[in-house]
Amino acid sequence: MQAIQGFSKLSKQEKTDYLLQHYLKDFPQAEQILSQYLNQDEKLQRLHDEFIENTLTNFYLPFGVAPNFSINNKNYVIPMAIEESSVVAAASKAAKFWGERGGFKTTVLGTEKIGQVHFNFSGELEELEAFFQQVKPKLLESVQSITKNMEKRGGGIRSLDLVNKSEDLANYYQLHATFETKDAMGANFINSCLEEFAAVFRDEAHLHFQDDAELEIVMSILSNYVPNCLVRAEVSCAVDQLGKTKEEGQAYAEKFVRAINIAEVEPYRAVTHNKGIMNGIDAVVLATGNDFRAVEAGVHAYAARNGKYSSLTHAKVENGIFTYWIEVPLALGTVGGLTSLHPLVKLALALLQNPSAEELMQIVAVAGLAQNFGAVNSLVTTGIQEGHMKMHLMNILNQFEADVQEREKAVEFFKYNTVTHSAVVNFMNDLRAK
Ligand SMILES: CC(C)(COP(=O)([O-])OP(=O)([O-])OC[C@H]1O[C@@H](n2cnc3c(N)ncnc32)[C@H](O)[C@@H]1OP(=O)([O-])[O-])[C@@H](O)C(=O)NCCC(=O)NCCSC(=O)C[C@@](C)(O)CC(=O)[O-]
Ligand SMILES: NC(=O)C1=CN([C@@H]2O[C@H](COP(=O)(O)OP(=O)(O)OC[C@H]3O[C@@H](n4cnc5c(N)ncnc54)[C@H](O)[C@@H]3O)[C@@H](O)[C@H]2O)C=CC1
Repeated sequence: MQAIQGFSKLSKQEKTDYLLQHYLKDFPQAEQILSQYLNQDEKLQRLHDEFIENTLTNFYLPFGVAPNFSINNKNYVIPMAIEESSVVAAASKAAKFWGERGGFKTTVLGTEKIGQVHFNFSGELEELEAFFQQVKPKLLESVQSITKNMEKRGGGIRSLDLVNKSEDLANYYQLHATFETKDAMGANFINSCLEEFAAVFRDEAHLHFQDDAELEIVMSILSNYVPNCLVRAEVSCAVDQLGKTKEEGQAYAEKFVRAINIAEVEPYRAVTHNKGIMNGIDAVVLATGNDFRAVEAGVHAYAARNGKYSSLTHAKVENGIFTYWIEVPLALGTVGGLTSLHPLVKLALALLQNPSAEELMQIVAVAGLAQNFGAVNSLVTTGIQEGHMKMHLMNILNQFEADVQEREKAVEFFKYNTVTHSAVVNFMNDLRAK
């Protein structure tokens, strides 16, 4: 393959022209689509261009809201950015349902973040341990200019330890640090501290050990696995409140708990179950300008923490009370990253009354629990397709480029008929054949 040199240095128009010429010859609408998605406000477009590299245009996701959330007796309208139909509707329906039954209760169980300097050491462990104890104060002192402001906010470095990993991998050791990063997700703060630790550690080792090759830094990076940056969200009510009669409520609660138990023991189900939870979590994480890849990676690792991938939600019925909860690790920020740059992110945070990172953790966990409730409620009653396809109808009609009258007729028809892809295809074909 002949690589194109200097692509990054071309202007946006030159990049576009190159792609049109080399890759998009058979897609005549390409240029128009790319330019149609550009924002007319030049300043706003430049802001978006500069979020990433080689930007050609913008990629929209719908920005919606789920109202009626009661969290610790405070009302919220939750912003969601997501492409999948029925997610926002399900969250909204679950919010209303639990709002009438005492609302969501949440607790932050921890806010600890983690970072590691990974290094090789070929000498004696005792010697390394003694060296680490000797240089530890110097390491902590070396990052003071970085941590000074964070400490004023009540954050900073919480611990710094030497970890022996040489049983897992020959000569492998770590400096393992824990952090409190307050309202920031903290990736850049943590990475800056770690790189400073690594530089000082390397220099001190150079002076301490005779042989330079004895201690070699491999890399320094935060961990997105944050099992102690954890939040719990819960709902509960008497089983009578789950059905028209006590018996109906009891039967519903038992079936619901059974569905959760299945996700706890069966990884194939747990993955889909957690995907439904992430429908809610990712949508709020994205709308609030947070890093959804970081959240996804950490959440799934947590779901597998006991050696088997399992459900993030749990439920039980005890003494006539149905209790249903989620515990999920969420490293989120309400400052830093995109939060003060993207106008819609600023709006989303304002809609949430400018929460702290801890409050945002609670809101996001609730969105995950509500979403799971919506999905599991459908699964154990009507099945998922009825509600999901009702919401998906517009997407199928859009594939047909249905006009306003056709849409109205379709919506009326499918009020009384089940939406499936083929049913809509037949409906549209019949309508157009008339
Ligand atoms: C889809 C519903 C909500 C319909 O439910 P419904 O009872 O037919 O809705 P409704 O028309 O009677 O309205 C009731 C309430 O639902 C909400 N709602 C209803 N329609 C809208 C709408 N257009 N826009 C906004 N909100 C809507 C809204 O809160 C509304 O109250 P209102 O606003 O009228 O006072 C229900 O069937 C449901 O919750 N289904 C679950 C859908 C779901 O989970 N979707 C996720 C995608 S599937 C998936 O990816 C994950 C999965 C399922 O595999 C995970 C798993 O397996 O666990
Ligand atoms: N593996 C990963 O997850 C990685 C993620 N990233 C990216 O890093 C970004 C997040 O890093 P951050 O360090 O959070 O953002 P950031 O670099 O924008 O820094 C946030 C800064 O805000 C300041 N601040 C002001 N008020 C504060 C308050 N109340 N609490 C805490 N800090 C306050 C602090 O100086 C803090 O360091 C995200 O964009 C993420 O995508 C970067 C590298 C790796």
